[in-house]
Amino acid sequence: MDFRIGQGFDVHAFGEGDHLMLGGVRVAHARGVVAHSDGDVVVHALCDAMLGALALGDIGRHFPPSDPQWKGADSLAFLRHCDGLLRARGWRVGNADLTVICELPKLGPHVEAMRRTLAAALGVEIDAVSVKATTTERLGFSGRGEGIAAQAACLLVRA
Ligand SMILES: Nc1ccn([C@@H]2O[C@H](COP(=O)(O)O)[C@@H](O)[C@H]2O)c(=O)n1
Ligand SMILES: C[C@@]1(CO)OP(=O)(O)OP(=O)(O)OC[C@H]1O
Repeated sequence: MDFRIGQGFDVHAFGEGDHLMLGGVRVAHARGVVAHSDGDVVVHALCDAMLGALALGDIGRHFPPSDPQWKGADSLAFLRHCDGLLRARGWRVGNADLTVICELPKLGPHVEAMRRTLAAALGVEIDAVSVKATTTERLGFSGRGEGIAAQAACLLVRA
């Protein structure tokens, strides 16, 4: 088999703070998120997609929220670890497509930095990483500004 596919989804509630970590990029915002780690929904969704592609469980299995060593952790470290798991099995990310779901902040100005950061962490070309943003037209928890979500799809190819 030459390809594997995975998908991931993550949500964090907004809480105290003045910035969000999204795709490894610090984005100024009137709120932070409630999370055990740095709460980077984009990276968490991508990790789950990568793990899912090889049926390796999910991010919480590899980095349990009950484990104090992950408190405040840089989620890019999770991503590098997941990439290492894939590469140890002979796979790498062929491409990944990410959607961030929030009313605010507006993410257009940050998309290229996220693509660059994620591609560097995965050791792939920037063209292999897509980051998109959408609102939910003010509907639901995201529309009410209660939190932020991200979806990820990724294809693995032979390294
Ligand atoms: N947080 C966001 C949400 C959306 N965008 C950009 O706006 C476009 C329109 O959003 P709709 O939800 O009305 O479809 C979207 O395609 C994004 O380009 C954004 O930058 N940040
Ligand atoms: C990332 C981990 C790390 O403990 O905790 P959180 O930052 O709370 O994020 P979540 O998306 O709930 O994933 C579970 C955990 O693996």
